[in-house]
Amino acid sequence: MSARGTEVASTSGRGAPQPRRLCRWSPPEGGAWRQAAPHWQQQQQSQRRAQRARLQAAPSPPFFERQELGGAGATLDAGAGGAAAAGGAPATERVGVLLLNLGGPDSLDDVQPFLYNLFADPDIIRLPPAVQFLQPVIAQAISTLRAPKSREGYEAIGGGSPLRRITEEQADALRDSLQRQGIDARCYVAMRYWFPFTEEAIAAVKRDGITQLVVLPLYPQFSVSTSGSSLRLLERLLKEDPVLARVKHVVIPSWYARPGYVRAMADLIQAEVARPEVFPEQSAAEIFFSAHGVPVSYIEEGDPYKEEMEECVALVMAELRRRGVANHHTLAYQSRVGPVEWLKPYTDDSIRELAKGGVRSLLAVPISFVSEHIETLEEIDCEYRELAEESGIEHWGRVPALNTNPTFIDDLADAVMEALPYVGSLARSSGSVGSLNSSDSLVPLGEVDALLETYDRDRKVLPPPFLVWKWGWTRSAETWNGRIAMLALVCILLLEATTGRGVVMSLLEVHGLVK
Ligand SMILES: C=CC1=C(C)c2cc3[nH]c(cc4nc(cc5[nH]c(cc1n2)c(C)c5CCC(=O)O)C(CCC(=O)O)=C4C)c(C)c3C=C
Ligand SMILES: [Fe+2]
Repeated sequence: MSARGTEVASTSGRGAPQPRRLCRWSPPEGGAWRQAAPHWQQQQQSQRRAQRARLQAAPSPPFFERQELGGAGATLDAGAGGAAAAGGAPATERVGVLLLNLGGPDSLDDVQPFLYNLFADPDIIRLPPAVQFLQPVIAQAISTLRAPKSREGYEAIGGGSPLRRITEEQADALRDSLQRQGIDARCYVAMRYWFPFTEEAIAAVKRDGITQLVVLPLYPQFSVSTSGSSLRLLERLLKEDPVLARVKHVVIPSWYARPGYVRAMADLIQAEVARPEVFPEQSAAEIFFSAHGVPVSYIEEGDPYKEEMEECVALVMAELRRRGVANHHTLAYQSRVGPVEWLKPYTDDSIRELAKGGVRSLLAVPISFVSEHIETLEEIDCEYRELAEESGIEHWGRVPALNTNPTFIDDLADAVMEALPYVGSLARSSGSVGSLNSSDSLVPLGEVDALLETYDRDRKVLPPPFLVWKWGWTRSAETWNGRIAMLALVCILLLEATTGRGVVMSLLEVHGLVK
């Protein structure tokens, strides 16, 4: 982060500190939705750090040699390296790549149920154990309250999220890139909160008889709230089904340090900053990395997201410096939600502070996500751009998301090929996960169980997915779920109002919904 970047954490800019659309719930100063980590949590945190250090120190399996993979067609000859690393895997394997992503509403009607799924995830709204049973009720209430504003955002970008289309295009491009390198793999899209759900993708993996599965979250940096949440769901699905339980897999948990990804990001930034019609004076443009935020409590509990993000930005900037692009840069965090403290500096505060400090040219770089989505197309392109202009920024540019950028896709294909020899071999080989190359990522290559044990050990209980999956998200199910949840909410509020304070009441008070 630049020196300037570290100075913009102040929340005292002109006007309200929160972005105007996403953050209607402004966090109270030092907001305490979740208390600072108590002693036992700090202990757990240091245990987790020690465990991570042990994992990264674990001896790496031998490096994969590409020429040992043979054959096109629906099967992969695991070859000497692959078979050895896989601990005696059969000679022919069916390879699958499971791309994990968040998902987004396809239409305006999908917005509320999509938000429900998101807020029902205990990795997104983390309640104290005693009140976790309230999660569906709270999810219903928050999704209902947020839906109208959220719908406006999706309406502004064409009536739905482009995430499914782009992720499917990425899957096709990845399949083609692997094919060019002699690997015949099927690529599946597994969304966490909307169609095609992870359950559908996993059903297809089973149907296609995949024997070796490379799990690739489409998040460059690991966070418990994104990759961690998807892995937790995956863990349950793999365990539940005896056929799937036999599918050997490996997870590439984060890949922000891969050379192809870093190069592709640097290419996009270099091209954008060199557009004279946008930036008449190229060297004056501030390269402004805007990452999706997470609550600070996640980081305090061991989420490597912030560390990985900072390292990622440093790597991209180092690549740009090598190319002679010497512009100043800043890293800030956007899209905060709810009444807790999120990673700082906040993007809106940073924009104001930079403008106040005399910056007149700003190049926004979305860094935590590889597809265009509501937070690039609406939040950055509309809200932050408007804020920047109001604050005195005269020249504004935005780097496009990677989408199907060939350098990026080929690098993902390389990551898959490098991971293949470790499919099914990691947990058994060292009694723990190994590290393909610890300098590539703070989170070592691993298997779902082992990664969750390290990064998400305390939250093993998932909300019942039947609301959207087993019973299907039908109109009547939605209506009845809503009615039941609202009735429960009213009962709880009445109970709390007569007996004193409680979690729901406190939450609603903080949101200003009740006095
Ligand atoms: C690295 C990326 C992301 C992190 C980390 C992340 C954490 C996180 N998100 C929310 C709440 C919301 N996220 C929403 C949409 C959304 N989030 C991401 C990525 C990350 N989220 C993406 C790509 C999208 C957009 C999907 C699309 O439809 O295009 C939303 C809904 C949008 C809205 O209402 O504004 C919410 C809400 C939390 C609370 C959180 C960490 C705890
Ligand atoms: Fe999000």
